[in-house]
Order: sequence, then C-alpha cells, then structure tokens
Amino acid sequence: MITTVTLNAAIDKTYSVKSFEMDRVSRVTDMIAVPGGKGINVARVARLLGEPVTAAGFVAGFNGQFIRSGLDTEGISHDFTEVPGESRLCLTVLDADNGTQTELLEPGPVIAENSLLTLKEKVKELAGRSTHVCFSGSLPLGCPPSLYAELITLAREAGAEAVLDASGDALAAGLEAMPLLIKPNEHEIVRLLGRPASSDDDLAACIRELMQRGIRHVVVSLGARGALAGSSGRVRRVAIPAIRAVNPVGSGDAMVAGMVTALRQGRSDADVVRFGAACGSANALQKQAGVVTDEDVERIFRDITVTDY
Ligand SMILES: Nc1ncnc2c1ncn2[C@@H]1O[C@H](COP(=O)(O)OP(=O)(O)O)[C@@H](O)[C@H]1O
Ligand SMILES: O=P(O)(O)OC[C@H]1O[C@](O)(COP(=O)(O)O)[C@@H](O)[C@@H]1O
Repeated sequence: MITTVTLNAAIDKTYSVKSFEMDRVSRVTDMIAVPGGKGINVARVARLLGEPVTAAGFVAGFNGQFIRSGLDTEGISHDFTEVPGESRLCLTVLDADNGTQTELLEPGPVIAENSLLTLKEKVKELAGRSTHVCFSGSLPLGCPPSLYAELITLAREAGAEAVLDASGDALAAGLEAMPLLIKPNEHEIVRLLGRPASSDDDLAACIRELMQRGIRHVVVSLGARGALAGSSGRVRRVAIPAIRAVNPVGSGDAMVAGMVTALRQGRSDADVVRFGAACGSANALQKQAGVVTDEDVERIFRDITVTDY
C-alpha cells in the first residue's frame, strides 16, 4: 500500500473565469470543488493508476467533513486525524483567454501538541502496512519545521520508504531524515540550496550535491520543460512532448504519484522519472487538479525521452 500524508488538507476549488482582471467583478462560468492538498492529489492519482492507497493527515470542521465524504464518494480509502478549527480552501482561478492560473491558498487550522502525538501514532501504524509513505505539502501552523524529519524516521523504522514533496524550511529540515525521493521544482531547489541556478548546469550541480548528501532520487520538475532527475549518482534530462495544457495545478503531485507507482513496480530509474513526468503532463490536460487518464499517461510516456545529462 501507499500512504499519503497531507498535514494541511484542503478543498481544492477551481473557478473558470473569462478574462480575469484584478479590481473587477468576475463571473464564474464553471466550478469544481474536490478534496485536495498535495498528498490527497497523490492518493487520487496513485489510485487511478491502480495502486492501493490510504490518505492520512489532519482535517478539521465542515471542510474536513467535505474532504472525508468526497474521498468516500471517489472510493479513496482514508484515515485522517480530526483537529479543531477548519480545513482550508485552496482556490485556483483559471482564465482560458489569457492562459493564466492564479492560486489563493488559505493557511488552514492551527495544530495542537496532542494532535501531533495522535498523528505520529497513526503514521507509524499506516507505515507498517505500506511500502511507501508520501509526505506532501506545507506545514500548518503549530507544526514544527522538524515534523517531516520525525515522521520520515518513524515511517522508515516501521518498514516503509519515504517520499518528501515540500518546500522552504519543511523541506530543508525534512532532508535531515534522508527520504528516498524528493521532488522540488526549480524555485524550491534554489531556495533550499540558497544560491541562484540560472542554467540547467547549475540545477544539475544542485542535484548532485543533494545526492551526495545521501538522497537517492532528486527529481527537479521544470513544468512544461520536463525535468532534470538525479538517481543513484546519475543525472538525466527528461524531455517531454508539447501539450495543450489546461490546468497544470497538481502536476507535481501527479508526478510524485507516478514515480512512487513505478518504484513499486520495480521499474528502472529512467522509467521511474519518465512515468512520473507522463503523469504530470497528463494531469495538466485536465481541468481538475490531481486527475489523470491511463490513455493520456501511456500516450505521453511513449513520447518522453530520458537521456544522460
Ligand atoms: N504546462 C505543462 N505542459 C506539459 N507538462 C507539464 C506542464 N506543467 C507540468 N507538466 C508536467 O508535470 C511535471 C511536474 O510539473 P511542475 O509544474 O514542474 O511541478 P509543480 O506543480 O510541483 O511545480 C513536469 O515535470 C511535467 O512533466
Ligand atoms: O500544501 P501547499 O504547499 O500549500 O499546496 C497546496 C496546493 O498544492 C496543490 O496540491 C497543487 O500542487 P502542485 O501544483 O505543486 O502539484 C493544490 O492542489 C493545493 O491547493
């Protein structure tokens, strides 16, 4: 099984708007509201790919009920820790005319010490039944930056491999526990290493540095440019075909889901990133974040090339 941990679960709401403008009234032409937050998106895509999953993390309030019942409707198994307050709303405004996606992310509930203890027990228990635990997304208020490192260590002690998709201090501190795989995007890796990366050579040097620290898979996703991926000491370029992207929100999560699925299937390092990138691009073809179809994934996979960098 794959367990996903979303500490700041959300309702992901997507508004389609014609010619979105600041300081103006905009009428919404189409609306989607689904359980979201990075780890939940990973769970949805992994399940669509045929993997057994459980989504865990914190939920709160009416939005938390929406998240649980939405997952029930989708048939995604979940085991969340309820906390006081209200789970957040993450809003994406899609403007097809201008080709923009604008995101507004609420902060979410404040997590108390006793809820952290409950969550740690839950992660230990789920990790004992999982091959991989994916830790994804920002830390809600009340969670110390060291939390991912603690959870990764617990997961590994329980027998599961850990994947970390986070940013800022949460990513920096989480690295101390040596997750199996990290998937920063360009901005996240630059911030992590605290130096500019103005070329792919610079990014490759960052990837090598992180592999030397002991992270086996360091995959830097580059949006429509594909990815630069380090695995077991080698850096590879992942070149993807041009597509007509509809909404790339959630593509990073779909990529993580694809890579974990491929790792579980024992695919080669090159095919792990190739399959992950195919899932990321397939997600960008959908209006809803965190959704792929098998047909899109397989078609795009065939058109992706992975070469030594
Ligand atoms: N506009 C796009 N066109 C094609 N593929 C995309 C696009 N945006 C993302 N992807 C795919 O999804 C992967 C992850 O997307 P990216 O935007 O880099 O992640 P994140 O959402 O974490 O910032 C990319 O490596 C790529 O394969
Ligand atoms: O937990 P964070 O980092 O605040 O991010 C939350 C947001 O990330 C998303 O999961 C999208 O992430 P990606 O585009 O990086 O895959 C949204 O669905 C969600 O609203």
